[in-house]
Amino acid sequence: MFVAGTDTSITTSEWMMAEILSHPNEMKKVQQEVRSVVGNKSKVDPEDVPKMEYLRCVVKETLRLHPPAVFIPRRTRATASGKLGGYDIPCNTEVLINAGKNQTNSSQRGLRKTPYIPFGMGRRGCPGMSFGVASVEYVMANLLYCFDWKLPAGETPEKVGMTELYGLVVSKKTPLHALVIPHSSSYRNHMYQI
Ligand code: HEM
Repeated sequence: MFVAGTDTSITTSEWMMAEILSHPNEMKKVQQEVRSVVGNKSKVDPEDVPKMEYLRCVVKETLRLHPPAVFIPRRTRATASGKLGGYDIPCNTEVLINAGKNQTNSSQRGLRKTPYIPFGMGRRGCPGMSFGVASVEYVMANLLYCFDWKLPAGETPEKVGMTELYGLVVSKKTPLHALVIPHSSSYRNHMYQI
């Protein structure tokens, strides 16, 4: 439960930051939205987040490209066997559905057939979906509101490492390095008060 609820959201936040650091235009667009919604407050309030539509799209796209729980386990029916993609699937067998491969299969994209299953599906689908999405959106909105993010000297957007490391969740193989610059004057005032 702890892994299901924490590692998934944290990993998604890290992938999202890696993606927007490697796509500076997207960083600008999503940050502008966050800052225009929040205005001059010292931090993002939870009720600001539903107004951030572009942020939601970026979170969704991150989950499409980098679903943290990539293998979805299912047991086939006790009595019915079948064929799938040329393979014989016996009855009463544990199979793993590769959510990541299905979501990014370019031969299916454009035909509107690509499944989107970062939270699994059906009765066994993730019960923490709404909470997971809300947590990532809230954390990312605050990080984008309070700070400007830059790559360290010598690193370029094209070179941000996107190699995956398979474990309980699929995380970034190389840690993300970024320079953090406090943004708003209201934020600085807030920090000095602590
Ligand atoms: C970005 C965040 C999250 C992602 C991508 C995610 C993804 C998933 C996936 C793919 C499954 C397997 C679903 C299936 O078999 O069809 C799952 C199961 C589960 N998740 Fe999440 N999850 C997230 C956040 C959370 C949170 C915040 C909680 C709880 C607070 C949570 C609790 C669970 C539990 C208990 C299961 C097992 C359900 C079962 O086996 O019946 N998840 N999650």
